[in-house]
This record gives sequence, C-alpha cells and structure tokens, in this order.
Amino acid sequence: MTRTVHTRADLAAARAELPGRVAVVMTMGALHAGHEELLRTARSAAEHVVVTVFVNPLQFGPNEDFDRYPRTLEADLEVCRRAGADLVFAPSVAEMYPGGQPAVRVNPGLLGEELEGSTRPGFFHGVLTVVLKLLNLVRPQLAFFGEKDYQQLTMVRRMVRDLDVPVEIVGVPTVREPDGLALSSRNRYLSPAERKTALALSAALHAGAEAAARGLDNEAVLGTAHRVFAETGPVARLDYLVLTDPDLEPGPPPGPARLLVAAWVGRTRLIDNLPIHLAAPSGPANP
Ligand SMILES: Nc1ncnc2c1ncn2[C@@H]1O[C@H](COP(=O)(O)OP(=O)(O)OP(=O)(O)O)[C@@H](O)[C@H]1O
Ligand SMILES: CC(C)(CO)[C@@H](O)C(=O)[O-]
Ligand code: BAL
Repeated sequence: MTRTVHTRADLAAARAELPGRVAVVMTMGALHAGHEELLRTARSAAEHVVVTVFVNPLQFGPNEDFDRYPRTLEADLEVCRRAGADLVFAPSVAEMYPGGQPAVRVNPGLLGEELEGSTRPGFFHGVLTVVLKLLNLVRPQLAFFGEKDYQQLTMVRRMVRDLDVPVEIVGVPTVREPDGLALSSRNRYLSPAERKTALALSAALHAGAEAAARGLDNEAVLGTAHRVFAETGPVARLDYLVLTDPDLEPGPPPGPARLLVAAWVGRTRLIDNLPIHLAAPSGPANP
C-alpha cells in the first residue's frame, strides 16, 4: 500500500514504521517513465521506497517557470502506487520552509557557478539545500538521482562526500524517447514543431559519441556535435555544449569523458548529456 503524507510530523511517524533499508527518490512531480525507472531501480535495491514530490521555489530564478511548472499530484500518486512505493511525501512550501526562505543554505562551491549554475544563479544552492533537508527528514540509506541532470548528480555526490552525509547516492542512466529525446517534465511545454527542434540536443550528443568512437580527437568530437546541433535544430538557442571529464573537472583526459548540452527551444530550456569514450591521443611512433 502507498501512503501519502503532507507534513513532517506525519512523515516522521510513517518513516518510523519502515524497517530495513529505505531508498528515496526525490522529484518535482509530473512523473514520467524516467522517474518510473528511478522508482524501479530503487525498489530492487531496498526494502522500502519513499518518493518526495515538491516543486522547490529555492531553485527557481525570478524569471523561471516556478509558477507554470506542471503540478499533477493525483496522476503522480497513481504512478507511485503502480511502482510499489511505500510512502509519498508531498509537502507544501510552508511545510518545507516554515520560516520563509532559509538564511542558511548549502554552498555548492565553484562548480555550482558553472554550466547550469552559470545560467541559473543560485540554482545549486537551492537544489542542495532542499536535497539535504529531504535527506534529513527521510533518513534513507540510499538516494537515487537521474543522470539526465548530470551536474546535479555530481553536486549531490560532492555534498554527501564533503559534508559526511550518511547516505549512498546512486545514479540512474537517462531514459529516452525512441527518437533519442531525453524524457523531462518540461517536454510537455513543447509544441509539435518545438518537439522536433528539441531533437537537436540528443542528436548532437550521439553524433559526438560516434565521432569519439571513430577515433576523432576532442576538437573534432565537439565540432561534430556543434554541426549536428545546428543542422537538426536551427531555431534552438544553444546555451552550452561542452566536453568535460566525468567528474566535471576542466579538460577531458583521454578515456572516459562527458558531453553536456543545454539549449532553449522556444521558451523551454532543456538539458542532456552522454558518456563519451575518447581514444587516447596517438603518441610519437616507436623507433
Ligand atoms: N529521462 C530521465 N531519465 C532518468 N532520470 C530522470 C529523467 N528525467 C528526470 N530524471 C530524474 O528524476 C529526478 C527528478 O527530476 P525532476 O522531477 O526534476 O524531473 P525532470 O524531468 O528532470 O524535470 P525537469 O523537466 O523539470 O528538469 C532527478 O533525479 C532527475 O535526474
Ligand atoms: C533533486 C530535486 C528533486 C530537488 O528539488 C530536483 O532538482 C529534481 O527534481 O531534479
Ligand atoms: N530537473 C532538475 C530540476 C530543475 O531543473 O529545476
């Protein structure tokens, strides 16, 4: 049975009745098959699954989509029931932030100012603060996050390591539509024409990954990705398309790397990323 609670007192009481290993899946609702994959993976790894549904105002900028973000709690509860979640915590903003916006927030450090943090100032302060609060309220052994939000997953791992938070973070590969588009709650903002343009993100990433597999160097991999982005989505507006090392440190080494993209399609900002396997640069020939 899936129980739904809205207050921290009811959460504490319901949590106390869950023995064994507890996994949490944190969401902003508007659940889709990507979230369902997180729920399935969590279900197979722990005795109990807790889902949180909360559109966190702290991570939205003043000109972002907090007000129009889809809120579909009844449908979300049905997804949670089907997935066999034990408990859903769906608090109000006042329940999460009873004193108003918190003065004390998690500082994400320098990486928090880059990529997503560069275009969305304060975003990772807001994300890490609510993630830490939810970890403290749910007290899970495991927490599942999607690779679709790769920088978020990386930042959460760093926070847990740097602040000694007693939880294991598990990343789940991105679930895609058959044509490659990464599932995202924001896809429902797209008109049919924008839905086609949105393919520019995944097409660019896949072209970059294929170029790397063919042995092309970093520059050619990025060049290929840029060309395919422009050809597939000429009306999309690129924010960034970068090749980094898998921990988002500057400068990809030979070997594993990550290609990340963010772009606006109309008023909708989408992100995506893929792992890349760069061939080692060929050194001077042996005499
Ligand atoms: N396509 C996907 N595959 C795997 N995990 C996903 C996917 N989309 C979202 N997630 C993960 O689900 C969790 C909750 O994300 P969230 O509720 O913000 O959904 P979202 O689709 O990313 O929404 P948005 O469109 O607002 O970015 C996050 O850990 C996120 O990485
Ligand atoms: C992790 C999260 C639930 C925090 O609000 C959100 O950023 C999301 O849905 O990815
Ligand atoms: N999906 C990550 C949360 C956000 O974009 O606000």
